[in-house]
Amino acid sequence: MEGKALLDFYPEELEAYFKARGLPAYRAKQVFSWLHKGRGIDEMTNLPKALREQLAQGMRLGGVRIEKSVTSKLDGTVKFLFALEDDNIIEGVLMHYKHGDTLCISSQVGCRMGCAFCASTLAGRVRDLHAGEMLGQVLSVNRLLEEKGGHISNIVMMGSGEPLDNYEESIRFLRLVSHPQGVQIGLRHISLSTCGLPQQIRQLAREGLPVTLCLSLHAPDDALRREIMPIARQYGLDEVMQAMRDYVQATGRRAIFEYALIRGVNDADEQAMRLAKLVRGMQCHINLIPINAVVERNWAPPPASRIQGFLNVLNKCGASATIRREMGDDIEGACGQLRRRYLEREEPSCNIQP
Ligand SMILES: C[S@@+](CC[C@H](N)C(=O)[O-])C[C@H]1O[C@@H](n2cnc3c(N)ncnc32)[C@H](O)[C@@H]1O
Ligand code: SF4
Repeated sequence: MEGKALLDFYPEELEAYFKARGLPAYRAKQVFSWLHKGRGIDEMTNLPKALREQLAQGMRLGGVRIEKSVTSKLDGTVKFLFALEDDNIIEGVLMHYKHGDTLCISSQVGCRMGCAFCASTLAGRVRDLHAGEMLGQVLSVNRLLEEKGGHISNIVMMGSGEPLDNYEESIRFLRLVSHPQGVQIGLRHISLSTCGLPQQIRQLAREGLPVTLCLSLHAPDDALRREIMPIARQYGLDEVMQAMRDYVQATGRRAIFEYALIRGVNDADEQAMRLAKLVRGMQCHINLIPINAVVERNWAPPPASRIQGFLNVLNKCGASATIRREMGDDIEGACGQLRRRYLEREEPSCNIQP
């Protein structure tokens, strides 16, 4: 998908586009507002028909279409398959929490980072998403929720892709989704998760966007991290952790460390002690996630007693940590799995609603 589409534009860019075509600027404001309500050009009822036709002919919308959704019978978590305008497929997940509805979005089609436990990377990176395609995931699900009187209150950039490997579009997305004239989701309600790219982490700290930064850590030392996350061969823990400290200092936001527990690989007491030491003195929290088994890799989560044991050691060592509740366990919870099944034309294991 070459070039910008309507959903990629800031209001001032839309205005410039309208002016260049001799159209009134206030129409651009109306269009931006409709777009952020998840509406297509033919639904912008306060625009003259001729203008709608002109827009439809001249520009792509650049969003996503909900291709399928699968609802968990356990907790109502909804997994979405979104189709892009070039027919690529990406995933998103809607989770219902006490504090509101959280949408997990994708930032790339696939991923090139090659983490050994992640289904998103098995076929590499196909392409980066445009900001409008990230925004489109939010707007299409928000529209569904609004029809039932709800709305998305939080976003996590934890679907497929590495958001900091698609830096410019991820930043544009953050500015668009929090824009006061748009869907207006507060930056403090948005988390961005990264495998750890130090230069981009420092750059993000300078953007003035107070999002919560999550680092996928998964190992307490360089040797193990290099084995399971190829990016660690490029950037050691010293450098990544320093970038995280800089981020906390610049933004005042608490850092989050994600640690997916893999039986017999990173779940020993001694590793919990090293993890606690690694984050000592930092304003942060550790999320322990029992790994979603990926059959291709032959890895499984530890038993519940080991997970609790690991947590106890962390807490004893003074680290703030919790076990993250598993959401939508019955619907191919692991990132990238539903998409892979869909692309392989296998039937997912539970109800699919078109
Ligand atoms: C899919 S990644 C996307 C964001 C970013 N690329 C990153 O690595 O943080 C989001 C989170 O899912 C985790 N993840 C990937 N595969 C997983 C699995 N099989 N089980 C548990 N967590 C997994 C990643 O480690 C990361 O913490
Ligand atoms: S965990 Fe993140 S960085 Fe690693 S392969 Fe998956 S999406 Fe990419």
